[in-house]
Amino acid sequence: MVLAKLGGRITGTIKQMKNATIIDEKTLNDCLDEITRALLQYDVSFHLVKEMQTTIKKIVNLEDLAAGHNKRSIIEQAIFCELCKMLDPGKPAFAPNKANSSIVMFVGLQGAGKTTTCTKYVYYHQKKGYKPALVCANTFKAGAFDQLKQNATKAKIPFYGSYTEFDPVKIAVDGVDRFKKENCDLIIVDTSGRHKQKASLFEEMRQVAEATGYSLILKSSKPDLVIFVMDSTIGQAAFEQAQAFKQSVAVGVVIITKMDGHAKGGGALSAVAATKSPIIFIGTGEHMDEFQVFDAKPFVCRLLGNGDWSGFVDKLQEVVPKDQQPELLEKLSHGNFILRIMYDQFQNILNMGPLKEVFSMLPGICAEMMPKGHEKESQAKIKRYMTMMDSMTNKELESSNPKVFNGSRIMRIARGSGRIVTEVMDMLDEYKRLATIWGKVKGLKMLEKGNMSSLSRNKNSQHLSKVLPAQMLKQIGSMGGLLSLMKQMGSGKDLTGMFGGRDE
Ligand SMILES: Nc1nc2c(ncn2[C@@H]2O[C@H](COP(=O)(O)OP(=O)(O)OP(=O)(O)O)[C@@H](O)[C@H]2O)c(=O)[nH]1
Repeated sequence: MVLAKLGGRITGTIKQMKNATIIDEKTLNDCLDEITRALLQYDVSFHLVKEMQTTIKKIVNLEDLAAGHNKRSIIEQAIFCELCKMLDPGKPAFAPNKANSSIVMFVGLQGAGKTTTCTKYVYYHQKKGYKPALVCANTFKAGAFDQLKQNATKAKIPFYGSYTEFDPVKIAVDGVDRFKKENCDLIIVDTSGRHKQKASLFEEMRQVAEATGYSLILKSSKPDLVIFVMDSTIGQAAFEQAQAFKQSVAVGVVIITKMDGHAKGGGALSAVAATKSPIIFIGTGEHMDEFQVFDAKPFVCRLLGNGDWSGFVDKLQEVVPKDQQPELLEKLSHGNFILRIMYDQFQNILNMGPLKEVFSMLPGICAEMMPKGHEKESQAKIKRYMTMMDSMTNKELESSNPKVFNGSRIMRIARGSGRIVTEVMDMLDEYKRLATIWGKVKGLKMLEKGNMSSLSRNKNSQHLSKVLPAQMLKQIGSMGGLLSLMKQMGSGKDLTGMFGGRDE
């Protein structure tokens, strides 16, 4: 994902600031200017970036900070929190309720990915036990109904549409009523793509929104949720476009698509500010399962190279067969990140398609090693690394100390694998990089003893403890481990330990 590069730039800037001998006004300004430049280059809207800079300066008032304060950590936390704030409007997202049939309407620009995303959304909820259905109220695009029909059939989801009726309002009403009678608890209405300039299409969208909710059966005047689908390639125009939608219908949440491509992505983030609505999912490919739950804090953690454990546990449950989950977690939670673990992970990445997504949530893996669009090169690199590791002794593979690899060992490994010495050194550097990041994440477990009073986090962890298989829970470290994991993701304050830093 291109945003990973933005993360890399921000992380690099923070690192530079942390390595500065003194932290003064100039160091802070240099750091913020560089982050501003990076965000603007990645198409985040100008006024958002400016606001972020002003707020950070207000929070980090260097003059008022008494000696002894860890200024580096305070700056780092402020940057983290402001990035989260940019992505999280602080408004809870609507969750469909199985007890009452929920009607969800998808809107967005032409080609943003609405129809594809409708199916992904429905497929996701179907796996969570909902009884969903799809209604195609897109009469503008030729072939729209066929596209939805094809997607729905593939996912075994009931659908409704018409080849002969051209009034989207009528189709929406008929479809909603029909699925309501069939006791579907999540009814999705796909609408025509709008172009901001086309006022007539906006008017039509308003009418569909009113009509879907106004069916005789529902007796309400609007859909339960309007999802605005935004293409991440849209660039700086995102803010204005999103605002135009928000002014026409009550956008409740945002889904960003095509986060797998080469788009800068930052523009789409501006959609959050324009609609004051949270992003709930991101689309990461054309396939049904290339869809990830979005949560601002873990996302920013991941963007800054610190891994997304909560997303990881979720995804692991979804894609790894139950009997393989405990073994995988056992390896991942192993005390030392030995070379053999790196080898096994590389093997998993190469062998098991969906696991790629799981590993992309782990710090350091995939985002840097396997950027989308460069899969072939990345796979070749991983295979090269594995060939070199094949020439290592068991003792070397079990070691977590890179110092054991002196000159003669490196030469032996290079000769044995038919590679050159610098390539072996490259591979060992990669190992050191991953081991350092993993060390940081594991270090978070130390926070377990800290104050952890948030009721909601407790509730969430209790929920997780129920849905996770018992053996897997054991591997995470039972409730304590879970609480710890959730705590790591739960508050900016808790990230102090994660970021470390020296005291002034
Ligand atoms: N790479 C990638 N492609 C996507 C993603 N989501 C959708 N697409 C592709 O984007 C193109 C447009 O998707 P549609 O779902 O037809 O878009 P739409 O918004 O319904 O289009 P209109 O009805 O014309 O407004 C298709 O080729 C999809 O396969 C995604 O997350 N990643």
